[in-house]
Amino acid sequence: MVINTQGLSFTFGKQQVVKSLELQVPEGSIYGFLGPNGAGKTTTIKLLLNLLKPDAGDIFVFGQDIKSQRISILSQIGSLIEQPAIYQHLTGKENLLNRALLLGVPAQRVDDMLALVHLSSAADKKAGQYSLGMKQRLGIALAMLADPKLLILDEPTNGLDPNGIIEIRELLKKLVAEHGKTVFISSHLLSEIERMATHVGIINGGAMLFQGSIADLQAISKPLVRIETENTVDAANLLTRHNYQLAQVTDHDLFVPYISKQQMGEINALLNKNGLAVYSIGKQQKDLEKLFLDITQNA
Ligand SMILES: Nc1ncnc2c1ncn2[C@@H]1O[C@H](COP(=O)(O)OP(=O)(O)OP(=O)(O)O)[C@@H](O)[C@H]1O
Repeated sequence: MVINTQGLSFTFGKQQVVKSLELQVPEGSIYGFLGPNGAGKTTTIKLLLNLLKPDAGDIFVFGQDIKSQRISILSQIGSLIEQPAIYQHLTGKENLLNRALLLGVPAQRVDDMLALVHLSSAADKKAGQYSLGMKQRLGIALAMLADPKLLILDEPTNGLDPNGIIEIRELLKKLVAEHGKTVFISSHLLSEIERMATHVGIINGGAMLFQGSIADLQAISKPLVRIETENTVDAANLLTRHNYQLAQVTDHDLFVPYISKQQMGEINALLNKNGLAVYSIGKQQKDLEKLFLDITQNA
């Protein structure tokens, strides 16, 4: 595990905002750390980066205890929390050169990083004139300068337009696939995370609700059969009489738990035989966004 925490807890005043978290972030993963606003994501990230001290619990990064190996661990982490620390009056390239000098990184790496985040053509433009998406990419380039093994990013797609989100997503996938990095990324948007993450941790009120692979999460989300019919009430009564379980009935659709293709064929035939026109019928994977709400609301 690249990150492993045990019983990690933190309190602001009287409010416990991180509750006995057991994070498990595998090497080479994109770990999506999900939770609604105020769930404790930023606080957890600050604990991982040793910017806050836990009340209780342990943090191991690369198998080393952060209490005793702080410097060695932090030198292998690149991070982006809230707004990237960018000098607006300097160009993108100057921002990187400045940081490279500070870190003792060869200047050549600056051009490599600009190319990596697709900012080569904007290298000599003032960072203050960059779009939000360009600033976030410059922030990632700054975080990548020292070639860290682990990137920790706090809501890097916040406020970006769809194109900006796609660019960040593709960049992070590339960092994992081609550069062997591990990425820990927080977000409140499951729809966004499910498109790139290999693993997911969902927190609410500082406590972990779910942790596992994206496939584990999808397995919890049971598919349904969606039936669009002319009269959902009659159709619902008919299906109930034939021992079908109903998951949901609306004015235009009804939903039953999906079992098999054959079952869908039988439902279609049954409704047609009884004079109820079926406009459409198909398997519907439960939206992960909905699943996320279910998990957080039931916590
Ligand atoms: N400096 C602080 N002092 C007191 N309480 C704080 C402080 N920072 C955060 N909190 C509280 O801790 C809780 C967790 O906040 P945190 O910022 O970690 O959540 P988050 O999941 O990152 O949310 P968001 O997506 O809104 O950033 C919130 O209730 C917040 O009000």
